[in-house]
Amino acid sequence: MEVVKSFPVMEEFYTIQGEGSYSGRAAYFVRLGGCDVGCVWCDVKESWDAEKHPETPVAALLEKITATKTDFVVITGGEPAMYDLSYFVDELHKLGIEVAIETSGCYPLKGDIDWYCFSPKKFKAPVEDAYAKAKELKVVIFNKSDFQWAEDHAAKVNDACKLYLQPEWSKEAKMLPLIIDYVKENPQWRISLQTHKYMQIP
Ligand SMILES: C[S@@+](CC[C@H](N)C(=O)[O-])C[C@H]1O[C@@H](n2cnc3c(N)ncnc32)[C@H](O)[C@@H]1O
Ligand SMILES: Nc1nc2[nH]cc(C(=O)O)c2c(=O)[nH]1
Ligand code: SF4
Ligand SMILES: [Mg+2]
Repeated sequence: MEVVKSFPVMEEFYTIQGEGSYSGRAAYFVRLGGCDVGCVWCDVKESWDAEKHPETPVAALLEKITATKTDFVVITGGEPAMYDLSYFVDELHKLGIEVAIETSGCYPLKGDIDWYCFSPKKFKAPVEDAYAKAKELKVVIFNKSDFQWAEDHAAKVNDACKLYLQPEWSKEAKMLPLIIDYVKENPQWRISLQTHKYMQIP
């Protein structure tokens, strides 16, 4: 099998994980280009066309990552599960670095990822693999119907999976009060906010 040793990389940055279970933890983000899911409210549409982003060797990524003090890499996109991440993740593990993925779950994961954040989308159906692998289910709430939609997905994930509702950024003023009420009534869910946007960091 072909070993994938480079990816189209849109950007990389050392920051604070803003969302979900690891919110608040220092993390080195690698954003891969390419996504065919087409979310109307996607906050990084510039990532969609893989060809707009330079093919970057894993060796070059590792060099920049190890120049920081990080012990945690988040692979995001675009849709990072479109790519075989095995080699990149194995090399990170050799360095003692934990690896998380942010994914829509639309592709079967290739790579020994430590933390699988599954954020399903109405615009393209996830694969079955996502429900088994998910360590956290993070559903973006854009309108009222998304609460029931979130429950439909929660019913399918594994028992250990943590459940998060995250307001769509532009709808936050309207949806956050509803999310707060919902979580008070359904305490198996937690709220995830895009805290990096408040902190005005990448
Ligand atoms: C840009 S996506 C990239 C990774 C992958 N394609 C996915 O959707 O999970 C990273 C995270 O941001 C969330 N997200 C994207 N646009 C958002 C928005 N406008 N408001 C809130 N969350 C958003 C996604 O649901 C996902 O959890
Ligand atoms: N700080 C920060 N945290 C994040 N968590 C998920 C992000 C993503 O775009 O995948 C993201 C991001 O873009 N920045
Ligand atoms: S799946 Fe992720 S990157 Fe792709 S359009 Fe949706 S939010 Fe954006
Ligand atoms: Mg983001």
